[in-house]
Amino acid sequence: VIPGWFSEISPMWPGEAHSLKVEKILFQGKSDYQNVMVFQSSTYGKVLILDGVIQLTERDECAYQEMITHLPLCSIPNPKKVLVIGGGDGGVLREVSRHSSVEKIDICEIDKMVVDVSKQFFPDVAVGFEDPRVTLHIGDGVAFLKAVPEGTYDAVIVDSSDPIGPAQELFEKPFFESVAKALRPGGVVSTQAESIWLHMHIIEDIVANCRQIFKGSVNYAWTTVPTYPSGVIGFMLCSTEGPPVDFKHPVNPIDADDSNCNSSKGPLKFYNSEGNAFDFSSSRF
Ligand SMILES: NCCCN[C@H]1CC[C@H](N)CC1
Repeated sequence: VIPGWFSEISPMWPGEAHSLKVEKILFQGKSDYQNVMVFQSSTYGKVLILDGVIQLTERDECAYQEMITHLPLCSIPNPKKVLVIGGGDGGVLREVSRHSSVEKIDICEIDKMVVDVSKQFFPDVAVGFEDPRVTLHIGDGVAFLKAVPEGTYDAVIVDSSDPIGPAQELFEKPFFESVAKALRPGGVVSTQAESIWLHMHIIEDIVANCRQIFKGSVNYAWTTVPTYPSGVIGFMLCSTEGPPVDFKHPVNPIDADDSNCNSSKGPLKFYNSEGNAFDFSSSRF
């Protein structure tokens, strides 16, 4: 290990490790579930680490939070009830709250320390918790979903860490079945679905499970996040049987000028209403 540098060494990506230069360690703690660390990096802003794995950096978190949220929410007309599993840093909540049609946002995060640390060190990410439509449940997402009445949600977003540790069950078939039950007909789910360069076997298993469970459409999308292993992260985008869902052509574009869209959350940085990222033709670049 190089002094003054953090290296993301893990058996989940053997033989490689992304490193970030550390200016100052800001927090170190151990919750009931995992080790939590925050440090100021030299070039990516503040960084959140769980059990030695990079969860987000201030510089590139927008790419992940915006894509995992707007790909599903822009694919169905007028989403009203949304559930977030995981996502304790609040970034997905910030993005969900840009959608004026949404009336209710439930979030179930297992580790309260992640919420508290994000509010203290990442206020521009944790701003999502301030939206009055948000109800925070601290608990296990698997148990939460078992208790949800059938057809409750228009969309479920599973913003998880990796399948080693607290999030392991969120990658298994029974969990996907409980998500399908909690969605209305034609409802959509997006989940954190790892890297095509590192985890093809995990992705193949997830896609096979989703094809059995979600009788609408089953898609895999990806985006670039330089501080995630291999620089790319993917998402499962699935819909239950019902009104067809086309994830490639938004039916519910975000109006980037919508007052609700930008107010306390700051402007969209990565995704745009054409469902692309980094459209340099738009006025914002
Ligand atoms: N909301 C924070 C994102 C959590 N997702 C990450 C995806 C890549 C993983 N190696 C670590 C968690």
